[in-house]
Amino acid sequence: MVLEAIRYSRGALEVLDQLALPHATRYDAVRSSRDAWQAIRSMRTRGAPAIAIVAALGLAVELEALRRDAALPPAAADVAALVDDRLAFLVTSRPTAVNLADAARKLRRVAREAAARAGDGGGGGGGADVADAYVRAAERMLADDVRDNEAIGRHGAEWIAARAGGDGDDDDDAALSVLTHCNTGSLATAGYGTALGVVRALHASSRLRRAFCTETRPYNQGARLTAYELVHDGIPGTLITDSMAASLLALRGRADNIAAVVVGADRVAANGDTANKIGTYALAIAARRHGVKFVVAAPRTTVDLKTASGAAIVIEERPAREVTTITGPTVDADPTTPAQTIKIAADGIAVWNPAFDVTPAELIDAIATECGVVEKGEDGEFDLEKLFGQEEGDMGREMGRWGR
Ligand SMILES: CSC[C@@H](O)[C@H](O)C(=O)COP(=O)(O)O
Repeated sequence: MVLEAIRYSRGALEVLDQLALPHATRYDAVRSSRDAWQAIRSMRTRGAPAIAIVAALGLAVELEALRRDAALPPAAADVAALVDDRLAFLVTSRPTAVNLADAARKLRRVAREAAARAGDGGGGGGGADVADAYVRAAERMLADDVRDNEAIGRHGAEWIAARAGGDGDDDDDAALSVLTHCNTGSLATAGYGTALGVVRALHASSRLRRAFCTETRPYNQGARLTAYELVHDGIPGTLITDSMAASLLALRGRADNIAAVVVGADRVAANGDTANKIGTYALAIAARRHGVKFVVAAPRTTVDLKTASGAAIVIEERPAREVTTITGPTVDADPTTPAQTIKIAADGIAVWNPAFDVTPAELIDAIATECGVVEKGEDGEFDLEKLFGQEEGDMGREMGRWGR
């Protein structure tokens, strides 16, 4: 069975409820941009690329429903205005991941250009054309994401094998262990994953000895979701608590040592500073201390050249209950027993719950994208502009399609 966080066919969208995983598998219907907003805000859908795609498709099914109910505004300009309005709302669901804002910008442009082409002068008839253009563009985002993730996985795996592997003197050098954080897999994307895509690619090419995953407190996306994906795919995996990571990295040079830490990203600033799930920064510090390569794996839609550095990235703060409680079935419960939420903190304690942190570019060795891996130049800086300037392969395709 393929892991699918997003099930879509034209006019129908369902998302896997990731708060119920791994204990229960249930899909929620998303019928409108409001439903999509709620799924994202509540984190039933999460992960930077998945958030953008669910938002885009939530509005696509809303437009299809309006069309089906003969309620789609006839005028092209009115449909473009409706698209603008709904996208502006969707962007308010979660602030840190840039993929959603990037998707909204591209889709807004698609709708506006379709309205200009329809040229009905506001008199009607072109609304359906604008809706068509929007729906096709949103569907393309879904299809593109899986292909881009597979490319990220390939590039990242090659880089780790070449730069972080052993010296090739013995057979065991071929097998690498990596540490990853949070969930960046099929559940966080349209499929395959970003950092977990790198893990999948290493495993597929028989170069992975073991993937270690942090539980990723406070919301446990590592223990609930990454562990679930590793088990699902039969990838050798070991779960650790976040506080064990530095000790694991200190084992470098001994059996099962970690060749690289590979993480995803919610926003990569122009200078390479990277916002990712809280705890990433601590992993990067520990990796540098122990000479372990630190790799960020993300699509170009996560690279935000308009944000100069990590200092300008807005970090989402989440509710206290994500820290003070934990949810799951009780240990000996019948598998059909509903999950319970229990308190794990003293009543009355104040809580700080930032969902993300920023890892300075200085601590990052490489950024793996669908177009290849970016390393620092001789000046010690990442040149991320070049990801958008090349004309070959996927880059030319994307440039032609969306512009910048
Ligand atoms: C591929 S998504 C980017 C991740 O690395 C990221 O930290 C993540 O999982 C998203 O966080 P979340 O808060 O679960 O939506």
